[in-house]
Amino acid sequence: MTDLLIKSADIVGKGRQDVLVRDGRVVETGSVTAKDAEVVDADGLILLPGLVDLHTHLREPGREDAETVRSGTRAAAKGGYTAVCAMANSYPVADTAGVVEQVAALGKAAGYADVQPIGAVSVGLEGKQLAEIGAMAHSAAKVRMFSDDGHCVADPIMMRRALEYVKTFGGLIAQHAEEPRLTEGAQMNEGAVSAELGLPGWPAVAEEAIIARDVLLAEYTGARVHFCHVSTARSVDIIREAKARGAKVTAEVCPHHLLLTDEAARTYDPVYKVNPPLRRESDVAVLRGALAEGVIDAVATDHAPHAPQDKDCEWAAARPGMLGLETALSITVLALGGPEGVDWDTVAERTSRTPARIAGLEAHGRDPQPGTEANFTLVDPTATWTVVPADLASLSRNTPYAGMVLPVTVQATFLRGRATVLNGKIAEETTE
Ligand SMILES: NC(=O)N[C@@H](CC(=O)O)C(=O)O
Ligand SMILES: [Zn+2]
Ligand SMILES: [Zn+2]
Repeated sequence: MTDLLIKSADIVGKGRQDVLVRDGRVVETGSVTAKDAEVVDADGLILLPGLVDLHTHLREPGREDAETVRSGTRAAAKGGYTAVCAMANSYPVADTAGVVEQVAALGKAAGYADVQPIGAVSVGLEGKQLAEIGAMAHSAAKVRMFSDDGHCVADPIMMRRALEYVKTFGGLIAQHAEEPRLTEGAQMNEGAVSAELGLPGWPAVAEEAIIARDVLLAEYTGARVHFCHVSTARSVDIIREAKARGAKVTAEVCPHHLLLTDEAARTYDPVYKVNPPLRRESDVAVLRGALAEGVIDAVATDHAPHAPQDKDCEWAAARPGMLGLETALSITVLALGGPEGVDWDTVAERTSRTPARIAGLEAHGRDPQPGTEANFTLVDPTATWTVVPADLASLSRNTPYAGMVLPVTVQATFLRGRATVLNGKIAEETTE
């Protein structure tokens, strides 16, 4: 592979520098001249460590009509991601070493982003029997994070046992916090809008009650819990207090919960149906503040592609979930102050460095320094773009941002020095 020279990038915290990459790793930064290197002009562009998604639904195996590992990682690269954690709610469920190894292998073969499988906590996500957590941890996929996402690990003894188990090898449980008895039949956030529309409500307390319980279980067992898609102001309070006491808890927020509210349900357009549901304006404001502050550790997409027949139907019959990978960076920048006001170091922290640390992806979330893997994203902070569903790399079209003009474009994404995206276009050849 020829050397890569990224010229005059604005490197967060360091100012304008060149970055020379050889065999997938940074060899020199500063003012660099190199002959025979492929030069990428990054004048006016910000270089971020490649984005890391803690929460992606790739739908393979089982729902390749909605997304595949290849199409999902192409969407990831387009969004500036170099690594994604693949959720376990596939068909079959990723509850065995065989399935997680298959997902990891498909990611490697596609070559667009590193795919770190998440293992299921319980067999079939059914919450009855622990999955083969040890076998997945010791498999070639080296699973560290386990989640029944799509479902809550509602049974407290199941949660306790899972925490005790993952603690033995430094793993963690990513909890989809939803007390199922409080959300039976729920269609949207429980509040004034659901009352007006006559749709059954999903109360904030269904999330908060599980977060409160699991904070206590994390403290009691000394194990790590990560909270998926935190969506309410009160959840933020509970997490803030837990962290102040030293509990080993981390939390993510999704872009849609940083921008949209339950008012969108008035359209009855199922593109806005998501779990947990879109909340109130006041929740959005608190989530934004908590992300800026770091009480919420990371932005995670919860990229949830759905086939047309699962979305283009009446609200109650539609599956919950929305696309996220290709729009996450733009929405994060909007939520953190817009392209003018945003602090790019905070963006790097919440979208790359911290999620890489939570997932244990040591080669990701690194700023360029001699020796580090060249997993980077080049961003144009002054450009804007219009979201056109048909142009998305995802196989699915369920984006809630169709037609919106968003700030910030991803100009290039490098995975171990190889461009997976260049000049805003996905590379068609990705062999390393
Ligand atoms: N977020 C969603 O609304 N849907 C997710 C499941 C989940 O993240 O809980 C999905 O798999 O479609
Ligand atoms: Zn979930
Ligand atoms: Zn999810």
